[in-house]
Amino acid sequence: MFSPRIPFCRIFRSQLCNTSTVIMFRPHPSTSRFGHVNSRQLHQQNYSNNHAWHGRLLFRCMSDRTPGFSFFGFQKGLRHLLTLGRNSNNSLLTHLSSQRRHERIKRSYFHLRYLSTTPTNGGSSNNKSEDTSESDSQWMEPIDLSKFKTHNHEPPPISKVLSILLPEYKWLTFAVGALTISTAATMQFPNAIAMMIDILNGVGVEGLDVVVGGLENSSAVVNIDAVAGDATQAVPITDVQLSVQHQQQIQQMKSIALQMVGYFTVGAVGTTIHSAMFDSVGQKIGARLRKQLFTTIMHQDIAFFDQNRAGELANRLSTDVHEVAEHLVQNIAHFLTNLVRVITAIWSMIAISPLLTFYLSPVVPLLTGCAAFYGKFIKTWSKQHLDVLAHSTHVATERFSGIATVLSFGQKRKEVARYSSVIEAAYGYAKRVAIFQGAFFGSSQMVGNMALLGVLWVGTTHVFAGQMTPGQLAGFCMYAAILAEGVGEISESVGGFLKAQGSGARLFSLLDKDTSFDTSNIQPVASDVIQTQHLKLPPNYKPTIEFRNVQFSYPSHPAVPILQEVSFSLTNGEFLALTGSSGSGKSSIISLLLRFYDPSRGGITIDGVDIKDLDIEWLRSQIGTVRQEPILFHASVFENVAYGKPDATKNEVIEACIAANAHHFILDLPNGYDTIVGERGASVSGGQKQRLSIARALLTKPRILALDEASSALDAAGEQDVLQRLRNLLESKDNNLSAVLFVTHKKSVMKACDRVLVLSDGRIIEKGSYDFLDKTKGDQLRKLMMGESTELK
Ligand SMILES: Nc1ncnc2c1ncn2[C@@H]1O[C@H](COP(=O)(O)OP(=O)(O)OP(=O)(O)O)[C@@H](O)[C@H]1O
Repeated sequence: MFSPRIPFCRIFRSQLCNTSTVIMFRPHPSTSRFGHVNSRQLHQQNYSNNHAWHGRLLFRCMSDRTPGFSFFGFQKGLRHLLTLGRNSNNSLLTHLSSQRRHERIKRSYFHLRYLSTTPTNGGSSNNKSEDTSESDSQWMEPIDLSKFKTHNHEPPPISKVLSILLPEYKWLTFAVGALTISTAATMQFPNAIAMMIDILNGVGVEGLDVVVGGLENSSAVVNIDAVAGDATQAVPITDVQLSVQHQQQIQQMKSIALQMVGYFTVGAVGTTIHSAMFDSVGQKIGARLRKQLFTTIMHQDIAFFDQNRAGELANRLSTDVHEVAEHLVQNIAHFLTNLVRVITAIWSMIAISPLLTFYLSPVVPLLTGCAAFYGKFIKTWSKQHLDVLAHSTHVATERFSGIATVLSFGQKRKEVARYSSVIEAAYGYAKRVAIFQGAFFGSSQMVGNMALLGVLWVGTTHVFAGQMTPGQLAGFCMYAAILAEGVGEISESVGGFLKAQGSGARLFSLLDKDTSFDTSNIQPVASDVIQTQHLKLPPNYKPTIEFRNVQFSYPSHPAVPILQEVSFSLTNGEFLALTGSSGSGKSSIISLLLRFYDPSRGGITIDGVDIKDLDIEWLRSQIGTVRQEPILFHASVFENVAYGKPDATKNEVIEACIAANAHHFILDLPNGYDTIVGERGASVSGGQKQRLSIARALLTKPRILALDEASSALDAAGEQDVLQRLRNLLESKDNNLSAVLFVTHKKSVMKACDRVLVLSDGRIIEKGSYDFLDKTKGDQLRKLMMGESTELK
């Protein structure tokens, strides 16, 4: 059912899981290099919103909302009213009953569709695979809803939720116009039925007021007083009179039928227009919100991604937007349809009998009260439901991407159980919503049914008293049923709207996020011009990097010092190695250089300019990076290498691959540069991934290269080859490259560097050339090397 979202979710998760790669290589922030999101494909669910009448009015008063009528004999009573004069309306009731079945199926479909996002208990046990056998139940952790932390975001104000409709106001206005016309037109149906009943009963037919027992029995014809109980005034009529009256009745029926054809045509055209428009506007709003949200997320600081998990964000983008966009537009359409129906019904009821209308009036506040009570809970639980669903998406995404680890540690069953327990928790919230919803529907149905029964009772006495005709009573009952149903559905729409408001809590909090790193409007500055804001250094700047007394803690753990008083410089033409024990802060230095984070104290400069003053995208474009865990996207080798320079020519890509010692192995791949490397580069080896990542970094022709254990998976010959090529690039006049920063544990790499800095607990404790440190004062380095003797050659 949700299949159209799959490619979109994959793209999004792939981009989010690899945010640092995306940020470093600066493709357009709001789109993926590997495919733009097609709004139509994103959200093609067919949620029909067709509330047109199409002759279902009468059935509605006995339908799923009001099955009690059968119990109370309402259906029988109404049929009796319709057949007071003749038995000709049974086929109408049969038709209406089939409509009712259709509506029930449709309603059940909607409920199922809603609940389909929350698999039931049977979900896991239905899986026939060996790892989901009966014993799985033993693995199921007890479900504790409290252990799922839900976000504490306040639901956005209604005005804010409605503001997402604003850009579509023209289409919406048009759709609302079509909706009003079609609803008002189809609302003429009960009126027509009432008139037809009265015509059949002779009301308004000259010389004949009421025909009892059918036209074939002319001796039984009486006037209206006879119906009221005074049979003594019955006047026999002749066959000729009867024939004339019969003709008159047929004429009147024809004219009503013709009018109704007109109304139905208008109704059908209006329904086609508003239904298509509301649906497509809902889709359009969903697509717009997704693009907006993706753009906002892509503009966040990397610390945001430390705190928000990729799977969860992907879920916000798919499910939350779906809930908000669909519910909002669907409920507004639903609300307006029912509002028009309610107003028309009240108007018609007053026209038929102001007294009966007055008796019915307390029902409206009662139903509204029910709705307010229901809405309060539904808002909270639907938000919690979405939070837990988002968590479940995160669990699934993480486990799928780490499937090798899951399998190698034999944790399949445990993971199934973990996911099941999260899904059970989501189901727990959905169940609460469903139970409450059921209670609301039940109570409002009871109130509506009882009120209608009362109307029928009082109305019948009015008919007997001659204060109204049977047709008028039938019409009144139908309008009353529409009113009761309309009020119930308005409450339901309000409940749905509150649900959308609840679902929007997290979505709007994300949309409201600052996009402080948005540099899309920055114009390149002319060379030699240094601006104070969004600065780009002139092309001939000296790529000397200086860390001055840098102190740093990660925003997620501000009390844990990661770097302390770190000072060093990376000068033009230098190979510099950073080494040290695991966790000493080497990768953090690269993160600071790329401004993924800012130091808490001290500063970092390039050519004497604080990097905080530099245009962040320009800064990153100057530093080619290969991360410790190189990330490749599910795309061809060519596209992966060209990620940071999408307009690169084939020759440029090949040149970069030769420099990274990757060209030969690429040619051996099944489709060479067109080979798809699989999600996260699953179909190439670790060393090949590293070489492709180095090629990707070199292709952008950076001034500075920062390689974080980029050769750890290369063999000795391959590594030497890469080091030599880098040295050649550094010395070449045709290349931009001016300095290389290596984070490494390898002696071979350190030996190839001009200087080595040894880090321990976030401090630089030794510095100098490898030989100098090794032979003289490099105690820490020697200890480190001894501890990692397997890497020594
Ligand atoms: N995003 C993060 N949020 C919070 N703490 C982090 C984050 N990244 C790293 N750390 C912590 O910062 C410290 C330094 O990490 P860093 O990755 O810089 O070490 P490293 O020297 O590169 O280690 P290794 O050689 O194992 O790669 C570690 O204690 C680590 O747990």
